[in-house]
Amino acid sequence: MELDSYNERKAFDETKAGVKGLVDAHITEVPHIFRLPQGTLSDKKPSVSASAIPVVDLAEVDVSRERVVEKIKDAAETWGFFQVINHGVPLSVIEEIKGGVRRFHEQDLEVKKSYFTRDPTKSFVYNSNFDLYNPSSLCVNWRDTFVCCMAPDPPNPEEIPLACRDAMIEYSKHVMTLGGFLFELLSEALGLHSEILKSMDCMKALNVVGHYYPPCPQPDLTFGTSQHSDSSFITILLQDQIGGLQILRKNSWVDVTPLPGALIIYRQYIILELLKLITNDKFISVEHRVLTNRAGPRISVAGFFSTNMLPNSTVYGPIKELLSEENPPKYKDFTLEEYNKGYFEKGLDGTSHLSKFKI
Ligand SMILES: O=C(O)CCC(=O)C(=O)O
Ligand SMILES: [Fe+2]
Repeated sequence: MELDSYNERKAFDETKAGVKGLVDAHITEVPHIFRLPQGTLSDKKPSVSASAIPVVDLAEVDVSRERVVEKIKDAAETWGFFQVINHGVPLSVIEEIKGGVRRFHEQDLEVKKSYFTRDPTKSFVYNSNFDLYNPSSLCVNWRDTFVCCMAPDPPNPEEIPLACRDAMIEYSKHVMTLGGFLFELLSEALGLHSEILKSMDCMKALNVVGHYYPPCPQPDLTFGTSQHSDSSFITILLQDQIGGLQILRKNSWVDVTPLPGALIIYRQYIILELLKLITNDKFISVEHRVLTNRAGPRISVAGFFSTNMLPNSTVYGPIKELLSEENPPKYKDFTLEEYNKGYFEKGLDGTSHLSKFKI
């Protein structure tokens, strides 16, 4: 990283006020460190219709579990991404968590600053751009974030900021329940016992992340979140009505548009990542990114089922029951500690991290 850019990033970091601090100071131009190299955003217009994204109605299990499993199998094999409706998370809980994330980021700056840290072992971490100092990150993203590990060892309630405390506790409970159900259905979609993914500790740990994307004066110059795939087994994502999320499918970007109408706004999106590896490429993972917008702020909440940087000796690799002579393992065994270390060192540089584990 050039010294100028490093110094500019450091000055931005030291404000501890994030991108919201710049917007509050009424900047009219996007500062240099946020600007993408010219031409990078020329592929912004999506060429595939968003209405094609699979929708899975989880209430249908009462009628035919098989049919739901079949739909999930199809989505996991061809998209690595799907929407769920009738997922059992009450609308009031969804409203509360979006409100909680917003309240956290919009609260008194001095209170918010007390949660600012770059130490990922802290129970509650607020900052802007976890990969701010990463030499391979093309530019800084137009986004502020907090992360809180809600399972297996959630912080004491007092360690969670008051602005989002109750909402985080309540939402996390529901996400754990929904996650458990999805891991059962995904196991069945592999033709295996419904408990297999859970027994591999895929949902042992949950990190809940509250993103805040302030309005951007020049949306064509920067990203809200650069292209990446997640570091989780699955991610349960909730977004508000502003829009900007896109997924990459067959080399085209597809808008994940929040259409008007309650049911659609309250959809949750399921993003697959490490399942690609443990299913030996049967399920796929999906690259995605977030565009910025003049409107805003945009709020999103991501629940990552992974183990973060916590010590964990469980060894992962393609599930043995899925392997055969015709389907030999395509990936090496690894621990999540090894996997995550490389992921966070790399940052959101648009390259695939899974490929590092290919045989
Ligand atoms: O804000 C969003 O909609 C997506 C965020 C995301 O991709 C992530 O946190 O990994
Ligand atoms: Fe993501």
